[in-house]
Amino acid sequence: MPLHVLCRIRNIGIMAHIDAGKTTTTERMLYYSGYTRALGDVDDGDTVTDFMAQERERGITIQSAAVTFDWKGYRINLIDTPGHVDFTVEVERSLRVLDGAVAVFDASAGVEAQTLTVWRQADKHHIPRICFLNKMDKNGASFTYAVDSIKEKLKTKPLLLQLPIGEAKTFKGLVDIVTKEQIIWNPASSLDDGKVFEQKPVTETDDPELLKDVRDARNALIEQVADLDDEFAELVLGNFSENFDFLPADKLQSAVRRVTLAQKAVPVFCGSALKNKGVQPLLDAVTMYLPAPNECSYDFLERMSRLLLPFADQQIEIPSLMAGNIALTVGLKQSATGDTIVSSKASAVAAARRAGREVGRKPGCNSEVESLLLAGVEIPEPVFFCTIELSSVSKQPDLDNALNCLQREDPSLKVRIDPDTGQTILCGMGELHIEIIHDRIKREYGIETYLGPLQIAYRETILDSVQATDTLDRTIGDKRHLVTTQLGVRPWAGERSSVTPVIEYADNFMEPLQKDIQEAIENGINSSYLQGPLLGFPVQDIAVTVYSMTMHSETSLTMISACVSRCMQKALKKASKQLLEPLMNLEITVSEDLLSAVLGDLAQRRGSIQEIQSRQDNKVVVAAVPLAEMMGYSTVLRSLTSGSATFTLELASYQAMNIQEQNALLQKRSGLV
Ligand SMILES: Nc1nc2c(ncn2[C@@H]2O[C@H](COP(=O)(O)OP(=O)(O)OP(=O)(O)O)[C@@H](O)[C@H]2O)c(=O)[nH]1
Repeated sequence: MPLHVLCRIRNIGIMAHIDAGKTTTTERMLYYSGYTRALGDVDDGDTVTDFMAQERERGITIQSAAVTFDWKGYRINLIDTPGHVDFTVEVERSLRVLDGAVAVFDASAGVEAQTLTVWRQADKHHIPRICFLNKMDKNGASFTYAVDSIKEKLKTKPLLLQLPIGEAKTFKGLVDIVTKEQIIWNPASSLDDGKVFEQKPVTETDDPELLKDVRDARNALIEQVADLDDEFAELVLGNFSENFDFLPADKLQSAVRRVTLAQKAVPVFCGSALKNKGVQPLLDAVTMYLPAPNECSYDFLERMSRLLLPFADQQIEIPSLMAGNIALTVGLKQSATGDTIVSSKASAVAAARRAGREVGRKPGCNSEVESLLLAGVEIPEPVFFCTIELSSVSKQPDLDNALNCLQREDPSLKVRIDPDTGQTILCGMGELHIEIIHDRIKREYGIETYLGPLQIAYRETILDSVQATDTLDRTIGDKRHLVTTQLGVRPWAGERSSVTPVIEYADNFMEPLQKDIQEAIENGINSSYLQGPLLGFPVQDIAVTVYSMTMHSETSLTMISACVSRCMQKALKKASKQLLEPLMNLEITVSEDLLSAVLGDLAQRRGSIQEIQSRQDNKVVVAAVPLAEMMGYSTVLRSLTSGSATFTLELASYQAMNIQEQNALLQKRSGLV
């Protein structure tokens, strides 16, 4: 593709906390660019990007949706991502293919819990960003408050490229700090679609006070950018040090672009998507300050058999795809969400070979393997599970197929079979996540299913070191499989909670250790820790030392694995055991008069309050609460606060349960109470 065409493509994501207004902002972008003729409304359930039935019914984004439109000669490929914490995997998988992002904030709330999460994900993928302070029309909206919260919580340098004219009820437009022009939307009509606005320079005669504010803001911006960009600093000091007023807008714009692409700072814009103000300048900013694909460091060009250009739930088939575009392809048999397909076989083989070579025998020596794997989407561990049942067994193959497809699309959904009961188990990120999957099985695959009660995914660990020995002796046909092994397990206090055990070998263990025998031993270990001895939950934070192994020459690798697995289970059973429960970070936004009711309720839930912040007229309670105490919390909070409070819940860590609670849970599970 010619460079001049590539320069005019923007692949961007739009990301934020739930309800900040991403979908509404996207709808306005589509409308102003001419792709839709009417304004879609989240509250009426007729938006383009929230096309799943569940999204329209609930007014939330669940799946990332891609849309393509043109703006002033630029092609914009835009992905609207979900804000709810249950769907963070969906956000991360879209971030990986983007060149830039627009972070949308509710200007009355500033940085909220989920914004922090997606911001960190964007940091990880080195995505240049611009901020849009939405909802400037809302009661309590405050530009200064939102900017301060970006500075403090996101630890970034906001570059104020606009100032609002008015706030909350009086919000009517904004000033472009770079060009010193004001943009006013028609204040008279609430039905106005925002297409027409007045744009003119701020002048001394019209509004001397505003002009002073704009000059001060522009001077501050120039100083800030000069501090971050040497080329600009030279220009400013050389020619304009006496009076910044004469500094041409295009020079300032180019410098802001450079610092944005280098991720040294983040330009900030404002508006009200719902009231149709500020979206066109935001689109200009996307083209002006976010990178083109050729300014990002990828290296692919490829062709696929069938390619589709996405437009939310509709697609147009295209003959080929060049670097820098986003498109869909269908019919991939092996690929799942999170996979990267490379056109060069050589580079894929080289990466796999490097990964293989790196797998060492010592703990913590898998740095390169990790760096290869971490380039992919990070899939959080599911914290909830429940059984899924069919009314008729004959539908089981259909259900298996549906669950297979859903898992490939959504890697945060895990499906397993209970080894004792044979039941199918769904594991997900939250109540809403599992509910949506249940709903999709019915609507998209036409299968009626019933969910068992939602249960919590606990973990197990051990508290002391133990050793065990086991022998397996079997004759199959004319072959005798005889193997004896001795191994030890101990608690592992590594840096992060991990269910994958650290595996070590005693000095001089079977020197030289053949690769296939090592693999058989490790398969045995890996098949045993997922079913813990207490309640069958994965055992985390353990180290295993394999001390010895003797075997008959005819012993198969499968028998070696089986013997190691049995020996591990024996050792885990012998050790002192501990149940771990998911501890959640909880953030509740509630008005001051309802705070005590919410705190009183939290005290009943083993919650520990970490901080109570003030956010405009609201209080934000930051707490850590065991997940077991949060079942059905949305209903409780709704009735406590007449629906006015909101909350987010995110897995913090797994913590040890105290002995009384552990015993109570064990008794309950064994049917004793
Ligand atoms: N006052 C005001 N409300 C807005 C504005 N933009 C969006 N809203 C409202 O905020 C709510 C959430 O808007 P959405 O556009 O669905 O937000 P979202 O960020 O896409 O939400 P999720 O997809 O669920 O994460 C809706 O009720 C919108 O009508 C705005 O500029 N001002």
